[in-house]
Amino acid sequence: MEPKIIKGEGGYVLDDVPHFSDYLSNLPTYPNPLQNNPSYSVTKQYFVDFDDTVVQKAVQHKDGPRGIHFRRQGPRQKVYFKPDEVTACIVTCGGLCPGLNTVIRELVCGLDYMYGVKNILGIECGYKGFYARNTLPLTPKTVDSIHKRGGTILGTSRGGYVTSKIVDSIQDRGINQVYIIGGDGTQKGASVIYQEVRKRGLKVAVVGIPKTIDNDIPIIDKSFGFDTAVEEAQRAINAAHTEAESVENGIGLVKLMGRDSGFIAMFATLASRDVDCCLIPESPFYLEGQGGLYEFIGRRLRENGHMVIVIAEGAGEKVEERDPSGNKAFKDVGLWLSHMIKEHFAQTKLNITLKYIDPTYMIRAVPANASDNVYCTILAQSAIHGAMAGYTGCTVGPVNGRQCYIPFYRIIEKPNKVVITDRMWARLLSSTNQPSFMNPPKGAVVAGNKDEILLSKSSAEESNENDQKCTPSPTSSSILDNHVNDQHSLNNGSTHPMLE
Ligand SMILES: Nc1ncnc2c1ncn2[C@@H]1O[C@H](COP(=O)(O)OP(=O)(O)OP(=O)(O)O)[C@@H](O)[C@H]1O
Ligand SMILES: O=P(O)(O)OC[C@H]1O[C@](O)(CO)[C@@H](O)[C@@H]1O
Ligand SMILES: [Mg+2]
Repeated sequence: MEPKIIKGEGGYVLDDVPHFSDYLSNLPTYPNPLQNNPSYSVTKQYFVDFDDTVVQKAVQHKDGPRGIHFRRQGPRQKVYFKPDEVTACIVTCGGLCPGLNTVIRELVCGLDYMYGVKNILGIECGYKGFYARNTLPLTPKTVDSIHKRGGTILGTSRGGYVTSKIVDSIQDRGINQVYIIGGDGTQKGASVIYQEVRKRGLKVAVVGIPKTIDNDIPIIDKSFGFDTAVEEAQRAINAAHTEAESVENGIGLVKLMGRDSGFIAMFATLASRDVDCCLIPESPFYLEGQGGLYEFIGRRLRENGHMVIVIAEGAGEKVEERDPSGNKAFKDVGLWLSHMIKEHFAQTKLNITLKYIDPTYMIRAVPANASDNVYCTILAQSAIHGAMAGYTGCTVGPVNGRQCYIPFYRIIEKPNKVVITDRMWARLLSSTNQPSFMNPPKGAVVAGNKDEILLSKSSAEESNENDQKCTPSPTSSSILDNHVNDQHSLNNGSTHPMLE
């Protein structure tokens, strides 16, 4: 689908989202029922002006162009559905994330309480549920307390995506609003569903709600569940710290989620202050020699008598296999690192005790915290307002603290990653005072550098073998080149998504 770009004065660009009127003519419209709702009718500003948009980059130069904008979310005066005409469905896909049940709850309650929509179906077990399962009727009563539980009451899955079968099912069931909650893979699937719906000329709104505990979805400030995950990670870090400081030369090692993006590890480290070293996929690291991890561990133990290391699952990446959606599945980098550290210090006079904690699934399975619950409510209501107003082919999410409708293609074009040349990573390095690993000595094996394989096998013998395979040392700039990205969101000090 062609991007819908609208240009204005002073270098203003609106990266707009599709609307029914782009491909269906003469559709009837109706006054928004919220106009008669006592909660809303008193607040005239509650309705969003058609021309309201939100700038992507909050920091602007005096003479620079106004830049890219996204359409602001919110209720419109006109809607494209009568309440009793709507059959909405909700599906959750990909991995678990705190807040999934809250989004489901708020979609159901929002559709019913704001727009009088009663016909709402839950699709069970992700995309394949469209064609392989029955649907679950959802009402405000049945979802009333689900936000207090982790997981998703609908179930989820990876793989099983077949566009034609999914859209056939949408058509057969008379569904005309599809709310799709999931990560980057899910949003790619949603984009294809939207295209197929449009090709078939259906009046069906397809709206995505971005879910990713890893915070790897671009454009939006941050994803729901992320704050909860960072908070929950503190419990594991605290335990690692307690274990480490209770023994002589204690090391606590904690593995956190983050396949390609180290946001959870970075923010959990910054939040904790007990972490001495944070290792993320975006920042290759090395063990041996000057400026390496072993040297740093030795120094910290001599200075403090204990230390805590946080490592993201994708740090030092070595793909073991693929999951049913085609995502990378890693060997356990935490186990590998524990093993390497123990082996190394066994050959020195420093007698260490290392405790390894892997809390990953415990973190993912908890219910959302208070702030994420509020965020989930805003996302769900934004999605509903958009679909009712005839917008489609888009994801909702906060940009510079304001909720927007963002076209699918912008959400799926590339993942959000920590930029190690950006301020936030510098802040972390200043907070932990850990090595930057930017200047590996000649011959050092750099974990996470795509050209080298460090984590190929799990046994010490095999790892040693790899250590000896010394390839030319990458320069610090080549490490950087691999990882410089268009950073935004949590790294640019953007405002909080709650602002809306
Ligand atoms: N390129 C794609 N086109 C169509 N469907 C896709 C695509 N990538 C993934 N999907 C489907 O989207 C669903 C979820 O994808 P995936 O398992 O990658 O999780 P995700 O949404 O990225 O969430 P997570 O953050 O947990 O990884 C799966 O059913 C998968 O088959
Ligand atoms: O075991 P699963 O369900 O594939 O999930 C693991 C993956 O899910 C994520 O949490 C993303 O949802 C990644 O960090 C992790 O690699
Ligand atoms: Mg994903």
